[in-house]
Amino acid sequence: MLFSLWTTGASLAKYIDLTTFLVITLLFLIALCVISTPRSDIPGPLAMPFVGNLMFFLRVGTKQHEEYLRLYKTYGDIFRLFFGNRMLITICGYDTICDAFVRQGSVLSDRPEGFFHPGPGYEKSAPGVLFTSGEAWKRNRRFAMQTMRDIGMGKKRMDEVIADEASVLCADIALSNGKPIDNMRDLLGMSASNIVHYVLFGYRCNHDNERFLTIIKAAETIFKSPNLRYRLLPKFVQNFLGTSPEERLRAQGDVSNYLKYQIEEHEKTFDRNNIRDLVDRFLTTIPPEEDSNQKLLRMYLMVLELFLAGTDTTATQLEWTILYMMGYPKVQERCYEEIEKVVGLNRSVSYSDRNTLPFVEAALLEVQRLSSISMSVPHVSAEDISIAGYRIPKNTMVTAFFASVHLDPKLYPNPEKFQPERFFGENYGNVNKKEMIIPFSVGPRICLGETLAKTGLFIIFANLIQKFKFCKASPDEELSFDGVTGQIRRARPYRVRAEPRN
Ligand code: HEM
Repeated sequence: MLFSLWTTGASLAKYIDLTTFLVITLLFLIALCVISTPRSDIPGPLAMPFVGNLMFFLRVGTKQHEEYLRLYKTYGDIFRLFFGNRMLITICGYDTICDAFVRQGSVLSDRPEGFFHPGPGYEKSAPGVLFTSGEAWKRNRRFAMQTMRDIGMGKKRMDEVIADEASVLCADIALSNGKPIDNMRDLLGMSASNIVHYVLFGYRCNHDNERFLTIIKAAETIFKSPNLRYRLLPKFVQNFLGTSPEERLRAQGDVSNYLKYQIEEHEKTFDRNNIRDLVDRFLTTIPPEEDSNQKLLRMYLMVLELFLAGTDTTATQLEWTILYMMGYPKVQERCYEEIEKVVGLNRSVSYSDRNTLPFVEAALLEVQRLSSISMSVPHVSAEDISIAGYRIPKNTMVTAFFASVHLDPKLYPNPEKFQPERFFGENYGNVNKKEMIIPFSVGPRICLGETLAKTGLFIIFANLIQKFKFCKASPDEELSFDGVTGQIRRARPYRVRAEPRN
């Protein structure tokens, strides 16, 4: 193309003088830039020809949360960014997000295509939930939800499984003997992963199980990679912003090897009348004569997605929770006193205690509000729709920025302050406005693991607080509440001391 422009230009130059040629070339280039500058009525930062808001993404790096807050303050409830000439709309504010994802949820619940690459060799795998659209998404979502519900009511209730996991975690933490713990993140990660592991594979793993540690690391690698929407950027930019695509694919390979191992193990003991977990449930739907590679392809995406979506998220939320407890010792003390008074110290805290522990619930909500670990995964409009007074053409990507709700001063006065009391009105005991804390999103695409995650957060947090006082590793250590945003917003690594309460 450039060559033919050049040769055309060269032959033109025979007939016109150099100045005229340069002026025509310049005008041509200007016209090209004007034509290829993406534009829209929807406000947003200046987009450049061809590359859109590439400079914005290069500049933002892992400070995405802070930059989105700035864009929200500048443009209000709706703004757009361009990946090349592809537009991504971000919506903010409780009413606008509910209008788009709930009221118009039936036409705004598809996912953009080509967002997630399942890895070489897996192109033909059956669809999953997280990145799937249409009927396949509805069917798979129902299948996963039903399975989770059945397993949660099986021989051992899910809250009991989580309570067991919490006691293993407490035992691990106790081994530190009140000395600084460097790997709190890993400890929390293993517990969060074990909860999902139980749903998928029917049992928990010991924390020193090599295979288990490999898939936890793999999930972490995938989650540390640049936010999925960056997949729309050129490869070299993705490399610059976080984990390289090669690393991510290697990690996905580790998860798929593990799944293959699980399928083989499950087949040895499979009993149609005793469905233990999601893999068993899958096996009931697959002809037994299929070989294990075909079976793997049928389950691969759904299992991978559930594992990815369910582990690092919960671990990250717990990590923020411990950080805030260290930073706000009075809040931690009040949680402890409430647990001591209501539950006592002779038995563990169970999920059925939650209605009698309003301050613990409020403290957890306040951490979720301030940490705002997630944005929605992008949705795509199946028809032309209207959001915040703007026409959104069919096939446009729309994502929701939940921190805009959580930090809205109209909903939460002095939003940057950590004050669990803000959830109580006149009557202490009633936790108000909790429906406006929406880290799990809203509408038909709401997090499929919301109940599991909330149960896990409550049981693990309450039991940790009952058994330990979390303090800074040393009194002069500075705590940072700035996050690092990849797929989700993680806390900066920290050290902590866990002093046993008795
Ligand atoms: C603190 C923990 C968690 C948070 C903050 C969280 C948050 C989210 C968010 C924001 C979405 C995207 C919603 C949207 O696009 O509008 C999502 C989707 C999803 N989450 Fe979670 N999640 C958590 C834990 C879990 C757990 C434990 C599981 C399952 C085992 C899980 C499974 C999923 C799945 C499968 C989806 C895709 C749903 C769909 O596309 O229909 N999540 N989650």
